[in-house]
Amino acid sequence: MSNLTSDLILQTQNLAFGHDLGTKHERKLGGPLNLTLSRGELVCLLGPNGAGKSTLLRSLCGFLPPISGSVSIAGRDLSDYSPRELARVRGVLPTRESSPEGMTAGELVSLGRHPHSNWAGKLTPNDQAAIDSAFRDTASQQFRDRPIGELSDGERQRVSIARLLAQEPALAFLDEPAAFLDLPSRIEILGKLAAIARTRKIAILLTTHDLESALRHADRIWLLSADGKWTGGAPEDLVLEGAFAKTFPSPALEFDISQGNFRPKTRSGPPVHLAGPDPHRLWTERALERYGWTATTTSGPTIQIEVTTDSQPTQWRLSPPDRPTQTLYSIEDCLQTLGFAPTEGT
Ligand SMILES: Nc1ncnc2c1ncn2[C@@H]1O[C@H](COP(=O)(O)OP(=O)(O)OP(=O)(O)O)[C@@H](O)[C@H]1O
Repeated sequence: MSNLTSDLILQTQNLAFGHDLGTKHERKLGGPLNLTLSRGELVCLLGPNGAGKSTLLRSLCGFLPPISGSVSIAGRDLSDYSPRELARVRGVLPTRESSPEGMTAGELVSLGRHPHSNWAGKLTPNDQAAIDSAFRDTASQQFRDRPIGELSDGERQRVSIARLLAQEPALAFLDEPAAFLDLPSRIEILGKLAAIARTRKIAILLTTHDLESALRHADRIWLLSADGKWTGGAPEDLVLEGAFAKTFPSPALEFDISQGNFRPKTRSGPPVHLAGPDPHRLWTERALERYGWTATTTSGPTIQIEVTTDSQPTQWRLSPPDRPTQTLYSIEDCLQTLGFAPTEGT
């Protein structure tokens, strides 16, 4: 990842952000923060609901004035930019982009060129090339002639991202770009944005609740906790430092460092001696955890489950203490035998 000083595109100086509630009242959500964004990197901003992620994003965009401190883009204070100058350097995708009735995807993406076009608004070959490459990078060519109103939420989101890319900003802010996408598309879109950040040398900051995709694709993660505390770093460093558990405290869940996700905390059941090869062992462990049981590798006078994948179909050999071993053929059967899952159709 390129992180040369010359790549630095956004910088904050003691930025405190929040909302002006009028008559000299304000709701400060966080800060003072000294943040940086560099060209070529994808940074994901995560935090609990209401922590202030969108508010911070809006402050960095220049939509909300700082409570104190400042934001500069390419070394120049945001307040020194005219709206047109700002539109040339930074692009924004709000959570839900509205577009005029009947507008086609092609027309919406063309709007991205608006900050660069002349007074007549005529598209040059250069503009056309930027539009074509935005459609290509977001794999949304097939929607080009279709009215936006007829597209699904996910399809519309791809087109909106194309509109943002057609603008060719040095810095892009996206508020929950994956919110309407299906599961594979969520992971895919973040991967695509990471690749776009690198190849186009733009800095991308986005908010998301999708921890898995952020851990997989972000160059850096910024965490904002409910009390306004900011923590940032490489995703893997934050996992190892226990930063996710601190940012998302929960009486019911704990952060699993080895898996990079949250899992139920309560362990009300007895330990189960679980043996066998992964991934079958791992998913059996996950199923037991759902009911508060802990898988262990130390044997003792307890329930034993041995998973065998040598023969087909896979076998779960369940040995409760003082009872004969039963051979079962699915995790669901194990759970039913242990008295957890209802039988199919009941
Ligand atoms: N215009 C506003 N005026 C005053 N307070 C606001 C305004 N907009 C949002 N807030 C408050 O600011 C806080 C942070 O809101 P924000 O939308 O930034 O949180 P968020 O972290 O993006 O949340 P979520 O994950 O739910 O989208 C919330 O308590 C919210 O009620």
